[in-house]
Amino acid sequence: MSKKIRQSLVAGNWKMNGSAALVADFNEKLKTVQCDANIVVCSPSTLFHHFSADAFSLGAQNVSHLDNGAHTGELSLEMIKDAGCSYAIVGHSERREDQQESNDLVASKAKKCVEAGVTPIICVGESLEIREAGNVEQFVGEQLDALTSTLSVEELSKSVIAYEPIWAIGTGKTATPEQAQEVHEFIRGYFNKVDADLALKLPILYGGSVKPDNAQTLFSQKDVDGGLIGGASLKAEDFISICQAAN
Ligand SMILES: O=C(CO)COP(=O)(O)O
Repeated sequence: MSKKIRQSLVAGNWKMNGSAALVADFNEKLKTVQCDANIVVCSPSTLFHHFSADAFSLGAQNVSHLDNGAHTGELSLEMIKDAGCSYAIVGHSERREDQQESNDLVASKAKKCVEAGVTPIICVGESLEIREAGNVEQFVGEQLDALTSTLSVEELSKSVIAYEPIWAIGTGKTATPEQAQEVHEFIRGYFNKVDADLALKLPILYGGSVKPDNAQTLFSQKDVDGGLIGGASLKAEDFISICQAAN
């Protein structure tokens, strides 16, 4: 399988961090960035309107699966699109845990994104407990089952998968390149059983303590097409060097 067939992508997930001042810094510093990878910044929604850069795309960190109406605190696809987003993270492990988002809900959000012309970055990944019990493939496989039973092959081909082992998120404990590759290969193999062309073209990102000094070895793995970056996406210089590692 050739990797070049897939466009690499690096997305920053600012989580509940950031300010208008940080956006201004990103607007300035990313303006002239030279990079082959597509770059996405997923900021808090309060900041969307402060972005002005053309060098990267904007993404939401979550979106509702509902259209509109009496759902206090939720944001619809139309709203995030109106605010300039062309991507949305769905099913981040922090939301799966904090908001009890189920595999089925995540799948319906992803489908809704594709229908609206927004690219979902769909997060999957296991806890340390599941890894130590040797159940990674079963657990991630079930997360993927919900996607393949809800989205068509065509819809999946307009999606991005992010493998984020929960034990590596914000812990400084990165998966080794071999551990990342092993699960990425499993994910690609899973989609290969659904549709070979889909599997060949589907971008699969790695997330979990990616830093400027480990990005390149992770991104050079055969089935790793870029990254979903948390902490290190909050400093423009670090984020730029991670984006450039995906060239
Ligand atoms: O959760 C993540 C991105 O969505 C990863 O976070 P860290 O890069 O801070 O480990």
